Parts: sequence; C-alpha cells; structure tokens
Amino acid sequence: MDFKNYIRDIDNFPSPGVGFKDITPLLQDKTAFQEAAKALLKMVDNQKIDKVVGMESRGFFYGPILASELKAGFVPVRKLGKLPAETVAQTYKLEYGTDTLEMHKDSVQKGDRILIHDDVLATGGTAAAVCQLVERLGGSIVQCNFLIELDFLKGIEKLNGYDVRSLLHY
Ligand SMILES: O=P(O)(O)OC[C@H]1O[C@H](OP(=O)(O)OP(=O)(O)O)[C@H](O)[C@@H]1O
Ligand SMILES: Nc1ncnc2[nH]cnc12
Repeated sequence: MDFKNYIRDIDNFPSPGVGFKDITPLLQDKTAFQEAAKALLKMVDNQKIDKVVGMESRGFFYGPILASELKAGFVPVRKLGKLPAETVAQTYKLEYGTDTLEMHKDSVQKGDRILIHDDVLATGGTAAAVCQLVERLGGSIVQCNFLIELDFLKGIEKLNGYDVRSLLHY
C-alpha cells in the first residue's frame, strides 16, 4: 500500500514557510489506518519491549496500538502542566517553536526496554528531548519509531547512536 497517498501537504501551517504533513487522511481510512499500524509494528521486528513512550499529541494515535500489539505498557509524554503527579521535564526546540515536555517520574523503571513512537521526525528536537527524559529515568531505548521522517531537516543527526526507523521518508 502506498501510504504517501494518504498524507496531505498543507503549506504555511502552523506558521509561514512550514510544509505541514497532515496524517488525518491516513487515520480516517479504515484500511490505511490498520495497514500503517502493521507496518510500524513490523519495523520493531519482534524485539522485546516493556513500554511504548508516545509524545503528545500525535504520538497518541499509534503509540497505544503498538503497545497493545507488543504486549507492552504505554507511557504518555505530555506538554507542560498536563500530568498530575511528580514529573521530569525537558525544554526543546522543534521545527516551529519551543516547548516543554514532561513524563511522570514513576512511568519508567531502571532497565525498562523502551520503544519511542511519534508521527513525525522533523528537526529531531522533540525526539531528542524524549530520549533524554527516558534515559534520566533509567530506561533503555530499543528503537525510535516514526511514521514520517523529513530527511531534509536532518533530525536523525540529533538521534545519534539510536536505532531510528521511519515508515515514510520525504
Ligand atoms: O522533530 P521536531 O522538529 O521536534 O518536530 C516533531 C514534532 O512536532 C509535532 O508535534 P507538535 O509539537 O506540533 O504537537 P502535536 O503533536 O500536539 O501537534 C510532531 O507530532 C512531533 O512530535
Ligand atoms: N512539517 C511538519 N509536518 C507535520 N508535523 C511536524 N512536526 C514538525 N514539523 C512538522
């Protein structure tokens, strides 16, 4: 299946000069939605995973599905101020601004085998911040797994040393 047929380009969103990859056509198609989940899962290649860590908000579409299929837990990484218990936080830059992400301190135990999942790897600021949070909590990152990688933004350079897999490249 050519998943790219279900990814829509929106120019100048959310700010001038940004070419936004809109995955909602993929999500709303019953076949493409499910086939993409299977393809993301295939990239994990039967590795043992204790927890899938997904970033707010678009990492929440497939992250819990991957967790369920891998018989792993799901850990939400949320934007500042949304998580109710004690957190660790990391501020980072992304393609169109600056933000802070948080994880609950008790969400990852030392030695947990972690799959990080998000929809888009752009400049890599978000994913690098999440890798730092997971490692501060003692987690071991098995793979960083994305639906889309924007190769020209070179996000992979911020994820040196990690196993980075992306289903679609632009
Ligand atoms: O590689 P980067 O340049 O850091 O950009 C990638 C991030 O940007 C988007 O999230 P966004 O912060 O727009 O939030 P959203 O998922 O809530 O829309 C996307 O879902 C990634 O998390
Ligand atoms: N160009 C882009 N399209 C969709 N999500 C993004 N997150 C960061 N850059 C993005």
